[in-house]
Amino acid sequence: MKVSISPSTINGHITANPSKSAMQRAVAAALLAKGKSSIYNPGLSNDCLAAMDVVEKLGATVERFPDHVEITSNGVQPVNPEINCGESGLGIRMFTPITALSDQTITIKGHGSLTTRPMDFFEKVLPQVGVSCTTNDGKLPLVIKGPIQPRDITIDGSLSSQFLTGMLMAYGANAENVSIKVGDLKSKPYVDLTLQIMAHFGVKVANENFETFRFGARQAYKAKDYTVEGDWSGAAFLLVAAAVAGKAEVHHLNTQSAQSDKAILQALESAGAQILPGVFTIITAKDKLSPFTFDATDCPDLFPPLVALAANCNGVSTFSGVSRLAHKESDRGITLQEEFAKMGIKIELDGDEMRVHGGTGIKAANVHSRFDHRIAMACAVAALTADGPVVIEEAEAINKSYPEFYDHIAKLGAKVTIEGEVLSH
Ligand SMILES: O=C(O)C1=C[C@@H](OP(=O)(O)O)[C@@H](O)[C@H](O)C1
Ligand SMILES: C=C(OP(=O)(O)O)C(=O)O
Repeated sequence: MKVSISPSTINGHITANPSKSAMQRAVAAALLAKGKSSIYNPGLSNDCLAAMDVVEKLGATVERFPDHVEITSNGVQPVNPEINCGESGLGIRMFTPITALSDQTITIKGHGSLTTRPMDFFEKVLPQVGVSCTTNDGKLPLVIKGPIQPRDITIDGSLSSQFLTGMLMAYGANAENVSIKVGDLKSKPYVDLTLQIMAHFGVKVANENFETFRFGARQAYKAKDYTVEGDWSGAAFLLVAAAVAGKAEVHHLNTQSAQSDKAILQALESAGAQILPGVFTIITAKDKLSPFTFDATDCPDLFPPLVALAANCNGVSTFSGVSRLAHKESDRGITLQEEFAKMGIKIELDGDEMRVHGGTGIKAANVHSRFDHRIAMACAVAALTADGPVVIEEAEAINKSYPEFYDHIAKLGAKVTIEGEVLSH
């Protein structure tokens, strides 16, 4: 699908889309609980749909209603020898240890970029807890056979926090007086989100400085109602759009959230954007923007909107944490560099550092999502202040996390055409 975005002024208000990070965790917790859980404001992006499909294959019943999803479960009792996590990195890394709670042999698959993302962690770690695991040379598909026997283990957290999230959630079902130690953990706030949702569903874990996670007496997940928070990761694009091209009010954003990407507010503040935060509404508005520095090691998904922001700041902005980007839906340091170069923006990559040369003018161009939702959204935001239309190829990549994205920016005033048809509001 080709989407064209023309230079536009942003003005309006919008309700943030549901967080896929929170939704997928809640769906997993509902599977682990016995009884019926209702999830309100459910996410329906591809990653969330894949999570609902996985829990059905693992024995739960999922019913969709207009404003909520009901998940009825009796714990992990697979009804299919295969699960498919779609393109979700979190999905596969969370559901693999959870699936291993069963004693059945299960094949775990995915598609698109997920087939090239590293999974060798499981081959190293799962055998230490009684689970046999084979991979395709460190990649998908995985074949596992549990049941997992929670023991004291030490794992590496430097590649991704998602493996720890999966181990914590699976241990929560039956661990007793054991701990998980983790070295060099990155993306720490995502682990806080995991612990917060586990606690909501009745399982408490002691977090000692993001180094040791202790499970005491055996606990059980309890079926609960849960409301999914607005997504700071998707909203970051809208807030940046307003900061470079007008003004917007984004509702349903919790400033007390555990989500990493609420850190976009600090970046916007450093760049000099106007911010008027309420408890659940953030208003940003265009002002004179200055280059800024930002460490995105623990919030790697912010790189794409940060680059769109920096392209509009007069001078060189410097971001650290680039090494976290190599194994996302694309190698995001490089794809940002290549796609923004087409729009006339120079990006230097230097070890763990990225330097964006902003204020040089954004040019009309044909760009490509590289099948990465956040690259498509970053290009769309950059287009708002370009000197002509930016055409994004394979623009449907947004469906992974934020299917409403083009609709939302059009509602905020962006001139969007999809396959030649004007998206009007
Ligand atoms: O747990 C999560 O919901 C996520 C964790 C992060 O991954 P890493 O821990 O690999 O950085 C983030 O990039 C991803 O989009 C979602
Ligand atoms: C990297 C992402 O997600 P995941 O790792 O869950 O596929 C993302 O949403 O940008």
